[in-house]
Amino acid sequence: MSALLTARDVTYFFGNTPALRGADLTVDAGEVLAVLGPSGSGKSTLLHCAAGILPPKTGSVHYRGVDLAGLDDRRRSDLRLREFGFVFQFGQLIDELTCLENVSLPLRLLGQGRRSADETARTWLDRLGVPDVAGQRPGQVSGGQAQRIAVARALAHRPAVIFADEPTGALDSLQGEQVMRLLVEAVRETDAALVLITHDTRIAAYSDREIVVRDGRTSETRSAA
Ligand SMILES: Nc1ncnc2c1ncn2[C@@H]1O[C@H](COP(=O)(O)OP(=O)(O)OP(=O)(O)O)[C@@H](O)[C@H]1O
Repeated sequence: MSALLTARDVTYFFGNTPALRGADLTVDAGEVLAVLGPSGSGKSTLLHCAAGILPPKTGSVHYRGVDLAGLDDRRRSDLRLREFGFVFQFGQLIDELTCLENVSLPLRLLGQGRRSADETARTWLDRLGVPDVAGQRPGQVSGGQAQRIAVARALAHRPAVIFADEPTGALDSLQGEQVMRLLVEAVRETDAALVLITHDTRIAAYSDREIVVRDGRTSETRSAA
């Protein structure tokens, strides 16, 4: 059986500077993959290539057997919206919207009516332990609450793959562990895959498998037992 998502021998350059020099990444449904490595080694670039945000210079990315290079921009965006969820280090919530609207936005973009999207969004805010912030704007909530909202937003449309780039990097260790626990629980329950970039080996311990990126190349360090 082929993996849900496979990036193979991917290279990427920013101008003349190589960021990836033949990197591989595979993740299966329901699997939590940690991506470790020093600063500047290419972790975020690999995530962006695997998620169809950046086009690899050479190499390939397949999602459910489909080569992303064969899709035009509109189809790739559509696939990202439907199938993928994203959590970044600093929530990247939309300040003009309430927290509830931030979570319901992807559902609305996917065509759900307001009432049903809001209902789903509320359920996720509840699950993430932040029901009280629904009507507030992101600027009025704490960093830990903002990350919980970002996790709710990433999961509410039940994507098949969640890409998380240092999702707890801006939180203290207690908040970070709580957010990670909630994220992994939700991923396991929805049978999504999680690609998780982290510097923190305690956070990586939540994963089933680890890869390390060094100088734009990947190696596997810890496999599932
Ligand atoms: N927008 C950009 N323009 C030019 N160079 C970039 C850009 N983004 C990343 N790079 C370079 O590409 C290389 C890989 O960067 P990347 O952000 O993927 O590393 P990283 O492992 O995620 O780093 P960090 O852990 O610090 O986030 C680095 O040399 C970086 O300086």
